[in-house]
Amino acid sequence: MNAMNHQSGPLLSAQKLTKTFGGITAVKDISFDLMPGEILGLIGPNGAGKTTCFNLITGFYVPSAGSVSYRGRDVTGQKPHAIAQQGIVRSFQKTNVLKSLSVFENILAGHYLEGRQSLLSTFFPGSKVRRTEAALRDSAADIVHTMGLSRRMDAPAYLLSCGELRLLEVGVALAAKPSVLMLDEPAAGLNSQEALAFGETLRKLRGTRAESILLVEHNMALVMGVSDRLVVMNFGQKLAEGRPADILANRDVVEAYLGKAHA
Ligand SMILES: Nc1ncnc2c1ncn2[C@@H]1O[C@H](COP(=O)(O)OP(=O)(O)OP(=O)(O)O)[C@@H](O)[C@H]1O
Repeated sequence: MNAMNHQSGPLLSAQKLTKTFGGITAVKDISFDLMPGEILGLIGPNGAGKTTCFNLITGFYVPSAGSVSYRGRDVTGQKPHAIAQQGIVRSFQKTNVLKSLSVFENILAGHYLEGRQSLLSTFFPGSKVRRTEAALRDSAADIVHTMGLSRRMDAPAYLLSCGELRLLEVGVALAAKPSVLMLDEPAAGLNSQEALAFGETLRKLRGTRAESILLVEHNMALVMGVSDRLVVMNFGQKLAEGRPADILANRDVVEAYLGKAHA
């Protein structure tokens, strides 16, 4: 994990973020804070703008208006690699796993942000490079263990079950040493039992492998169970914000998900 945050303010702050694509406003005036040590769920119906928010925060999109700050510094419009190097690391809805590589090799490859070395030193490795490589391999093995994949360490990723694959995807993100771990639908395709176990793993990562977690997830049992707070989006805007119990009791939220008849 990157240097711990000693400030009392938010670790990450989105302020009045807006993104338009031609005539479509995907995100409008969205503001929320991610506090140190917090798991924050970002939820909303399909097309609400959640992934666009992720893309704005991580530099894949430049906002049409608004700003993003990290540890009190404005990072709006910075390139994705610059954002990631500061400790804001994301997973994608599409897998970041290379199927022909083993579990260990995938996580080792995920260390590229940290373990960069010159081409010259790769061909003529001195003791420093060898030490770095040994440390990266230790770290990769450690992450395999943390994610509960030790038994599958050397298995090629294509042999993994859906649940194991989801764990590996998070493991690859952990290799980049996140302070803010941003997960986009990390439990997609899991059954309810697997999702429950996945939630337990996420809880263990907070404060050990990542300072805070921002989670987009459609599995309500998981996101309600694991999040300290939730931000609910609908049609690109913030509909509600609060603790899971308050969000579950919010009529606007129920209506957004289930329609007026259920609210
Ligand atoms: N690159 C783009 N160009 C045009 N429209 C886009 C683009 N990206 C997103 N949109 C539109 O913005 C809106 C929000 O999309 P977004 O993917 O952020 O929603 P979401 O909440 O993540 O949805 P889901 O839960 O289905 O993943 C949608 O109407 C989508 O079609």
